[in-house]
Amino acid sequence: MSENCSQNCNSCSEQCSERKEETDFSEKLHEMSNVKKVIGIVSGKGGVGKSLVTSLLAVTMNRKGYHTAILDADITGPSIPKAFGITEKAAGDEFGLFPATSKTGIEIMSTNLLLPRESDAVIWRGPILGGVVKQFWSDVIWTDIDFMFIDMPPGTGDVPLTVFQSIPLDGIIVVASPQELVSMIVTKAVNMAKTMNIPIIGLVENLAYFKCPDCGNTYQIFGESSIDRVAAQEQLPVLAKLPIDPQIAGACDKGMIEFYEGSLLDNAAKILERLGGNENENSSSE
Ligand SMILES: Nc1ncnc2c1ncn2[C@@H]1O[C@H](COP(=O)(O)OP(=O)(O)OP(=O)(O)O)[C@@H](O)[C@H]1O
Repeated sequence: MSENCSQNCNSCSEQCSERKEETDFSEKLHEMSNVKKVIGIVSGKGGVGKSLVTSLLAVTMNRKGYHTAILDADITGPSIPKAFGITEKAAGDEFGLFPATSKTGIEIMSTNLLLPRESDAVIWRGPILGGVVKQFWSDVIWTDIDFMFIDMPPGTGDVPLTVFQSIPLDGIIVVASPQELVSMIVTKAVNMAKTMNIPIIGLVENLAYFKCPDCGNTYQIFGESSIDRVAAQEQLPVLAKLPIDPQIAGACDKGMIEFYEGSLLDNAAKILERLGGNENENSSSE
């Protein structure tokens, strides 16, 4: 046994004599659901635009004609329904729960659809939070989804770990601000995915720059970009560098993110289409 043994064989690749049979934490998709590709959107810390990138990816793929869904796994800080202007509550029947459908047809499930009031705080402990995410996978009826995007809770704690172990992710996209990129936070998120053997599709830098509408000059408000260096170091593609754009913030605040005009994530969409490719028939559903 290694002297650094963490007693967790699932996150260790050592073939030592003490190795125990691996536990299968995977959760079964609802039998009436069909989800082809599942992409997790992660960030090292909160507030860097993970929900925004999740929303824009779903919108971009939806515009390209794919049936898309968002599973909002950010249980304690759900911001997806607000960005899409969804105020209705989730409905269900004896078979399961139904996601809400956005104005342009994106299917969404979030704790905000279950709480009596949007402003209610979610005061649940880790295992309950993880349980809710699993139920969003196993108890919700997701009909013919080409791409599901999971807005992960920030960081590398208990709930992201539960998602990594219980939902069959086809890949993750890491979102970071320029400030995070100079710290170890991104590397930690990348390393967590690597440890769990989850493919990393690429990096998105949010809040990368601001283009002044008056003079046209570009300012790197949160510091000089280091995404190219970090991407080279981790051998990952850069999917996008997103500007600070008041129209984005306005669209989120007004629940109109679907109508934000822009093609900021077209490069990411091309990579996702390739990921879908002919493998689309190999559903990740059960
Ligand atoms: N590029 C941007 N330009 C303008 N506003 C932005 C941009 N990115 C994010 N915002 C705004 O910043 C706020 C936080 O973004 P978002 O909710 O996507 O972050 P997050 O990483 O998901 O945070 P948390 O993990 O805490 O939920 C939102 O109000 C969003 O509209």
